[in-house]
Amino acid sequence: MSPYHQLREPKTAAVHRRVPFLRLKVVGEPISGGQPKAGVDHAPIHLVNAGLPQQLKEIGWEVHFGGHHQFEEIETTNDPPIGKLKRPRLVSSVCKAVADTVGAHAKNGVLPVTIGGDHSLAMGTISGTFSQYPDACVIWVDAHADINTIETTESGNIHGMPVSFLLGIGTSVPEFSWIKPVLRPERLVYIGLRDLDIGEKQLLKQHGIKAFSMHEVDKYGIGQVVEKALDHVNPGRDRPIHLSFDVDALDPSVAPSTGTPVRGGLTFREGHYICEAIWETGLLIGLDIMEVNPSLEDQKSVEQTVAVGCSLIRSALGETLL
Ligand SMILES: NC(=[NH2+])NCCC[C@H](N)C(=O)O
Ligand SMILES: [Mn+2]
Ligand SMILES: [Mn+2]
Repeated sequence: MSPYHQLREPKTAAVHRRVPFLRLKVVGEPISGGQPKAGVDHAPIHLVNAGLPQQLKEIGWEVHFGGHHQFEEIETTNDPPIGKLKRPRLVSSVCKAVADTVGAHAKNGVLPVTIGGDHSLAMGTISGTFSQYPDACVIWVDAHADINTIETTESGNIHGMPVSFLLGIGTSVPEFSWIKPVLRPERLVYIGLRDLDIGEKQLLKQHGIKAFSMHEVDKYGIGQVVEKALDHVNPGRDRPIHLSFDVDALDPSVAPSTGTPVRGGLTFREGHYICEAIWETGLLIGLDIMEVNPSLEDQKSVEQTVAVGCSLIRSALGETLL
């Protein structure tokens, strides 16, 4: 029995059963480096202060809170752009550290939950989980495809690029050469897309990457979309699943405090349904909740977005409605 099959089992607190470990990895300061707006690095502490560890204990998880990761040793003053890429050395070294930590957790049978921070972090989290589960697939829930290459990026913000690094497409950047192309195009599926750059649309076509945009969510309903998405990346329902969830997939009325909001997004229930359905597969081996930015919008919006971040995590980790 592989570790992820053990992980799915007990969510009751029964002492005699093997209680799965949950390592909440809280990342620190420089993790806003993949995008321009300050504050996204403070999301983890907000979710923790909102009671996330206790909430997860209540649904049967043993929670290890990794603490705020410190990256002071990373030189941030001398980090000129590479091509258009902004803060490349900083983002690369943070992601490398995250990859090592997440990889070690995966190896120890711990389910790594990473709270971002900006979505460039997924280069680290997915590199980490795939080091232990090379046959895994990725479900990427987002308004954006985050697949820009050094050639296609218009903004130069690396949070719009992690998928291209994981697929190994575009001209390689030596500073990111530690990232192995662990992800195959057919093992990736998107849900929630609605704001792609022209170059990104071409890349999706060129590499035959499956995507369910908001158009398909409207057309088929979220239940069918998740089923079809799983049929594509996981037809035998036997591959480990890494879920990378950008809160901007949700409609801005549901998750307002995020750096790149796009109207016309997932409802509260649609977002939670995705998490619940993936939990039900019993195959979840890695979870990212990214792009909560507690410095954006008013206090009510921040509290709402932080609360949604917590409840998405609970849904992905087995909380049921009944
Ligand atoms: N993780 C995100 N919120 N990404 C937004 C990316 C937006 C745009 N496509 C860019 O490359 O800059
Ligand atoms: Mn996004
Ligand atoms: Mn994203």
